[in-house]
Amino acid sequence: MKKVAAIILAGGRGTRMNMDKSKQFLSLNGKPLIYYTIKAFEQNPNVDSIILVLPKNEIDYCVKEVIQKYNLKIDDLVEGGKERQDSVYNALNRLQDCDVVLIHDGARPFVTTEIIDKGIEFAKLYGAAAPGVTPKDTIKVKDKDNFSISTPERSSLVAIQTPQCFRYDIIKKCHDNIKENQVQVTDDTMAVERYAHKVYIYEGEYTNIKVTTPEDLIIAEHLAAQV
Ligand SMILES: Nc1ccn([C@@H]2O[C@H](COP(=O)(O)OP(=O)(O)OP(=O)(O)O)[C@@H](O)[C@H]2O)c(=O)n1
Ligand SMILES: C[C@](O)(CO)[C@H](O)COP(=O)(O)O
Repeated sequence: MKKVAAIILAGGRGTRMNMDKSKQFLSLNGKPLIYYTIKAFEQNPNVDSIILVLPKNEIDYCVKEVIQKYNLKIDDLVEGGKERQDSVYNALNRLQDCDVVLIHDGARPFVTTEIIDKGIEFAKLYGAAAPGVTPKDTIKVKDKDNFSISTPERSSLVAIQTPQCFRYDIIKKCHDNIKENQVQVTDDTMAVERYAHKVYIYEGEYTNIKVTTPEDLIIAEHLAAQV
């Protein structure tokens, strides 16, 4: 049987949130943000295992205050690395016996069953897939002095989300490559584009937000009340 593993990344600090607590543990409608993210994968029958990546010094806190308190099912806990891509690499190296891997930002708590299921389906079909949405604004390219250079055609642009979904052999090879060559990437599709594959982009959802800065909490609080 094909095995599907989800890596949930919560190994960052949330510096842009600018709060005392790491953003993944901030309360949304009475529960920690990361609770909603884990629950979305735990409840999905097509996901066989969940690996949670955490900052080293917050593992004990998360086990006690989130995983045990809310009785969540996590198969493995992994220490985060310096950058997002290092956290992904740590988790990929821990995985065994899996065919498809979903790499998801812990900071995207409102991922839906449909997004997860489509990702699994397209990863099996194309090897690499990610959800994305068309930007709602006109996007400009600007120079370093803040003067516009050009306006890309909006229909060719996409704001990429997670979970980013891959055949394990492909994503492992690509992350091995970027590690070896010290290439910096801001997401996993960049690692794949650089060395191997085209990534199939499917329709994401505007509610699949990444909680990044304080104003995102207003929307997140509202969405959490509807889960
Ligand atoms: N070393 C890191 C950095 C980020 N992440 C995770 O990657 C996701 C997306 O990153 P981002 O939103 O940038 O989170 P932070 O790095 O925590 O935020 P900031 O850049 O504001 O510090 C988050 O769920 C974050 O916890 C991670 O696992 N390990
Ligand atoms: C992976 C990601 O969420 C895709 O949109 C994004 O690239 C993460 O970026 P960040 O710089 O870590 O916020």
